[in-house]
Amino acid sequence: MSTVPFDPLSRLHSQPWSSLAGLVSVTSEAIAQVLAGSPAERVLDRTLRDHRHLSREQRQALKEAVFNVGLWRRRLGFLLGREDATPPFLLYALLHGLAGVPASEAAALSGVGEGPPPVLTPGEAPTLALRASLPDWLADHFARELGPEAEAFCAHLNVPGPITLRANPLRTSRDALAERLRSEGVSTRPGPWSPLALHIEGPRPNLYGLPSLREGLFEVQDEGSQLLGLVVEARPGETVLDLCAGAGGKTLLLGAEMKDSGRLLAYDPDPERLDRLLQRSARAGLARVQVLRTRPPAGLGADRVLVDTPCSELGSLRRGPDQRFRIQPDALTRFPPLQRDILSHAGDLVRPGGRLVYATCTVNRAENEDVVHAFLASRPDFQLVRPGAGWLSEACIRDGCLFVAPHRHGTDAFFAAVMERSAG
Ligand SMILES: C[S@@+](CC[C@H](N)C(=O)[O-])C[C@H]1O[C@@H](n2cnc3c(N)ncnc32)[C@H](O)[C@@H]1O
Repeated sequence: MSTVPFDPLSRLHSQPWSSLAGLVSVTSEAIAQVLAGSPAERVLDRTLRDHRHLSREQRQALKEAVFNVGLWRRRLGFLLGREDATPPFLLYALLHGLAGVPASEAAALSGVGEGPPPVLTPGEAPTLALRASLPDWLADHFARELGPEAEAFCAHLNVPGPITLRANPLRTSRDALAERLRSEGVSTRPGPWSPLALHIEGPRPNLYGLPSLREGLFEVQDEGSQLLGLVVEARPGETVLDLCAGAGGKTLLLGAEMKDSGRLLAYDPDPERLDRLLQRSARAGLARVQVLRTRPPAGLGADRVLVDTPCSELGSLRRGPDQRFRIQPDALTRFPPLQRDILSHAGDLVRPGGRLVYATCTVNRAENEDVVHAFLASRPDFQLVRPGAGWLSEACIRDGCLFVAPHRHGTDAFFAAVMERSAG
């Protein structure tokens, strides 16, 4: 990990803020909706649909204003000396206090009115919650979980993650995909952890317009999420169960690893997600995925079972700038009973000698290590094994489990425990 402190504000200095000129009421209205609890992504979509005449720079400036006031609201409240400031004042504090726009220009762009611009509190915010703009309970939680690394972790939650692709090995290789994308005008670089990962360089392209996507050459998938599928180490000809398959992010990877042979079973209680999984499988060239609409019965005897369990999702907070203010503190305690139940059931589905992978996208020992240790205590026939032996970097291992996080690996945060059932 670099010893140079990471500055999540530096990207704010290069945004086209002057393009906010003339957009005071549109911007204030959108920010007000986000502060009232509407997801920023949806507010922005709606606002841009209602104002189709905006230029590219105006759209970009509007997006940055809405996302960043949504994200930095607590730190902006500290700068203004009040938590209940109105959108124009919050935008002023963002532009002048965090993005370095001169006071008079920031005042005009944000619409704080005539007269002397607001005075901002000087100096550094005194708490992690204010510096990183997090609810107090969440900052306290990260401090407990990550100790001296909490500051760096939280700083990395405050910038958008990279756009990462996963090559579909059924259709191409990572190198061939990079070449193909270059011919389509998209520049990429290989990810350091997953052998299938390519990070997009430069501004976000319209991926959905690319023929290579329509041809199923890749999926959009965070590099850490790719690792969760890869540590299952599914092999051709095996019986593999994805027990919390959702719309198939990991199922598609498992199927490609199996070279579309053997039995790949996907269960999820949400039928719409399973429908999406089937559509995505067809595009990816997987003919053999079998969707299960009811919970698989004990005694299935699978070679490998992946449990990508529902969780508090604290590891992917950088994907939604305002998500942190919509999660409730009970997110920390709500999931373990369900997780224990799903993992206990999963243990009955693995054949002797088979492999069980328990995974989350959160940073919460109560949902990660504690669930795994309770399972191992109740099932002495299972043992923890090192994830990705022979191919996964030691830098991705913590206490015998996979743990990756934005400040260390540039990925969203993920946890996985790999367990094997004894053969006898
Ligand atoms: C983290 S998401 C899975 C994401 C998916 N594996 C992917 O890569 O796209 C967790 C999934 O667990 C499902 N789920 C909820 N309760 C469940 C249960 N009791 N048994 C199995 N899956 C469950 C949810 O519907 C959700 O799709």
